[in-house]
Formats: sequence, structure tokens, C-alpha cells
Amino acid sequence: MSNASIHLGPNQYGKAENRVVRIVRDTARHQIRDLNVSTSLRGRFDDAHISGDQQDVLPTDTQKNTVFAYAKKVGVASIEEFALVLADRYLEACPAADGARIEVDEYAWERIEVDGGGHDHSFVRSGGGVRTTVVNVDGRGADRVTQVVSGIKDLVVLKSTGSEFHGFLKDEYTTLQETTDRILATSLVARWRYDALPISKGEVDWDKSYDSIRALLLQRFAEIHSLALQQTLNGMGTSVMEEHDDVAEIKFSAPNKHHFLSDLSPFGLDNPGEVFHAADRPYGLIEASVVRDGATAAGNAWHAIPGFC
Ligand SMILES: O=c1[nH]c(=O)c2[nH]c(=O)[nH]c2[nH]1
Repeated sequence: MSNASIHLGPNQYGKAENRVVRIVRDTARHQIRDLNVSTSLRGRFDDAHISGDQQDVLPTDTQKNTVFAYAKKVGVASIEEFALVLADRYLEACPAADGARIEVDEYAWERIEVDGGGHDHSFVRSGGGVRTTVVNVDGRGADRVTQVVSGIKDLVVLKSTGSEFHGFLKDEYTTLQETTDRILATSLVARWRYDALPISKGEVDWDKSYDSIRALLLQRFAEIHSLALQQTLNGMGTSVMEEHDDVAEIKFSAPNKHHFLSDLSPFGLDNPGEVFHAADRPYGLIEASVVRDGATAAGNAWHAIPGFC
């Protein structure tokens, strides 16, 4: 059989999950940035796949070395800034590449409290979610398009009341009881895309924006009286869009971490919303996005970000 109708499809390559920890130790009071960096290049790499000629390939090992060298040379002002600088460097170093994707997760550390103050060089890993960014750069020179999708994942939140679920569609397989008082819990993933215009003008204060959006997501989760996880997500997303003009869209993926009321009646005990079984699976998986009319096009921004509709 001839191979005439078979060809190499989309491809990209890079070094995944470079775990780099950058300490700033210019004074006795150290600072720490703890990152997981994944890099990918895409472009004219047909020869590498078809004939096996690697002359256009900047090795994944070099990509890894660049991450560590740049952690020293330019430092980590924010994960977004670091990813943008790396993307530039790879496109400069690898002429066959016409796009780069840099994904960075950041694990937060807090100073250990000692004698009423934060210790200078001892830290404890913070809970409360992992900060993320995915930077995609396409093209060169004036045609270059840069997209930044930042976010948070593993943000585990729970409210012990203020959540209802009723009035849903029922058929012969429906056994779920309606409720006006349940636990609502999720391990939230939220990712938001910055509008291309403020990015190209260097107008985004990445750390400030992240802190503010994270705080707002938590505040709205707490405040919204939930009629369903769907309604909570839409409310959270709408508030982010209202308060952050530079965000073009926000997407959520939220497992509904079910807490089932334990039946204690065999033991002669009533259970008015006090003892629950925290089930880990199966779980409802609720995904939703909130978008701004007239925002710049997403282009490649969501390329290779799994888990979102
Ligand atoms: O917030 C919820 N949304 C649903 O779609 C759903 N479905 C379900 O069984 N429980 C819930 N809860």
C-alpha cells in the first residue's frame, strides 16, 4: 500500500517538569521561588521525524539547561515573566522553531513563624493551591503573537452550608434526593487568559493580578449562596471578569467532591448535617467558562491544556 495519503501531523518537543528552585540570598533574609517548568518547541521539524536529520533540533537537554541558567541569569520576577523570557530565548536559539510553549507551576512557601516573626531562611510549604501559567508564542518579529493563560489548581475549598441542589430533571433512574442544605466542596482548577493587548504593552502586574484573582475566587465561593456548582462557577467567573479588564476569559474545571450524609439511624442517632462520608469517586465534574464579548481571539492560547471544555 502506498503512503501517499499519510503524512506527519502536528508535533512539538521539549523538556517536561524541570524542577527548579531559585533562592535569592543577596541579604540574610532569603527568598524562594519553587517551580516546575515544562518547555516545548514547534515548527519546521519534519526532517527530525522523517529522515532522522537532527540539525534543526535544539535538544531537550539544552532546553533544560537554559531553564536553570536563566533562573540564575535573569531570576524569577514572576512565573509569567520567566516563561516569556524563556520563550524569547528558545525562538532566538532555534531558527526552525516558529512557536514555543512554556508552562510553569509554582509551589508557594511561607516563612516559618519564630518568636512572632517570619524566619529568614526556613520555610513551610503553603497549601491553598498551585499557581500556574502557560505562555504560548507564535511567529517572529512584527507577526509574533503572545498568549498568557495563568491560573490556579488544587485549590481545595469547602462550605458546610449555603449550598442547595433541587429542581433537577428526574427520570426512572433518578434516586438523588433534593436538598436545601448540603456540603459543597471542590478541588478547583481555574485558568484565565489575559487579553493580548495589555500583554504586548507590558501592562500586566502578574503577581498583583494573581493575588487579586485568587482572593476574589475564594471570596465569591464563600459569599455565593449556591444553587449548584455550575451557578457558583459562573458567579466566580463573572466577578473576575468584572474586576479585571485585562482578562479575556476564565475557565473552570471543578470536581464536585460529594459528601454524603451518614445514616446513623441503625444506632438510634439522628444526623442533622453533622456526620458525612467524604466519597472520593465517582465525582461530578463541572466545567464552565465565562468570556468577554469582543476580547482578542484565543489563537493558540489553550493549546495542550487538558481538562477544559
Ligand atoms: O452542583 C451540582 N451540579 C450537578 O449537576 C449535580 N448533579 C448531581 O448529582 N449533584 C449535582 N450538584
